Amino acid sequence: MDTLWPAHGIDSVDPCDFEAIFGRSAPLVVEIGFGNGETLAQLASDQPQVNFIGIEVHRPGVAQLLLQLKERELTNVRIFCADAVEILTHCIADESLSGVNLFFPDPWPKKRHHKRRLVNPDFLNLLARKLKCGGFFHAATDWEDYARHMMNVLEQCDRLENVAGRTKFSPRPAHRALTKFERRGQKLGHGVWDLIFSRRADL
Ligand SMILES: C[S@@+](CC[C@H](N)C(=O)[O-])C[C@H]1O[C@@H](n2cnc3c(N)ncnc32)[C@H](O)[C@@H]1O
Repeated sequence: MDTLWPAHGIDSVDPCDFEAIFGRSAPLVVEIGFGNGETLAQLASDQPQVNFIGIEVHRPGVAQLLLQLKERELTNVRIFCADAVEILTHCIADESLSGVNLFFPDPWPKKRHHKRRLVNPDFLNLLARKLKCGGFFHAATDWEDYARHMMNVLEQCDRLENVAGRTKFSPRPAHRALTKFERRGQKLGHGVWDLIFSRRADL
C-alpha cells in the first residue's frame, strides 16, 4: 500500500480500512496541516505503537514528509494530500480516532478572514464524531486571538471536555516537538497556547 493518497476522487471513497492499510490494529492519530512534517515524523518515531495519518494540502510539505519517512525508515504514517474536512468527512469512520493534532493552524488574523479559520463549530462537531470516547483533540497556536477563539468554540462543543479544566489552557506536553511555525513565532516573541480536549463518554 502506498504511503500517499492522491487528492482525487474523494467523493466516491468509503471510510478507509486502516487496519488493512497499516497491516495491523493500533491506535489511530491524525495530524491536520502538518506543514513540513517534522513534528509528525518525530511523533511517529517516538510512538511506533501508534498509526499516524497526516493530512496536508501543501504538496511541497507532503514531499518533505515523504523524504523524512524514507530516511528514518518510518512505516507507521500514511498521508492524504487533500483538504482535512473532506478527508474527515469521507475517508475516516465515525468513532475511529484515538486523537487529532492541529498544530499552528493558519491564524487568519484579519477580522474579515476569521470565517476561513479551520476551527469553528461545524468542524468541531465533525471532529468529535470521528473521535472514540476518550480520544483527544490537541491544538496549539502562537496567535492569542485564535487561541481564545478556539477556547470559546471548544467550550461550547458538548461532546468535548477540557482536560485542563474549564476555559484553561494546557501546559505544553513534552511529546509535542517544536514545529517550524512555532520556531518562527518564538523568534518574533510570540507566546504559545495549547488546548487539549477529550471526547466525552456520556454524550
Ligand atoms: C501555519 S501552517 C503550520 C504548519 C505546521 N503545523 C507547523 O506548525 O509548522 C498551517 C498548515 O496547514 C495547512 N492547511 C491549511 N488548511 C488545511 C486544510 N483544510 N487541510 C489540510 N491542511 C491544511 C497549510 O497548508 C499549512 O501547511
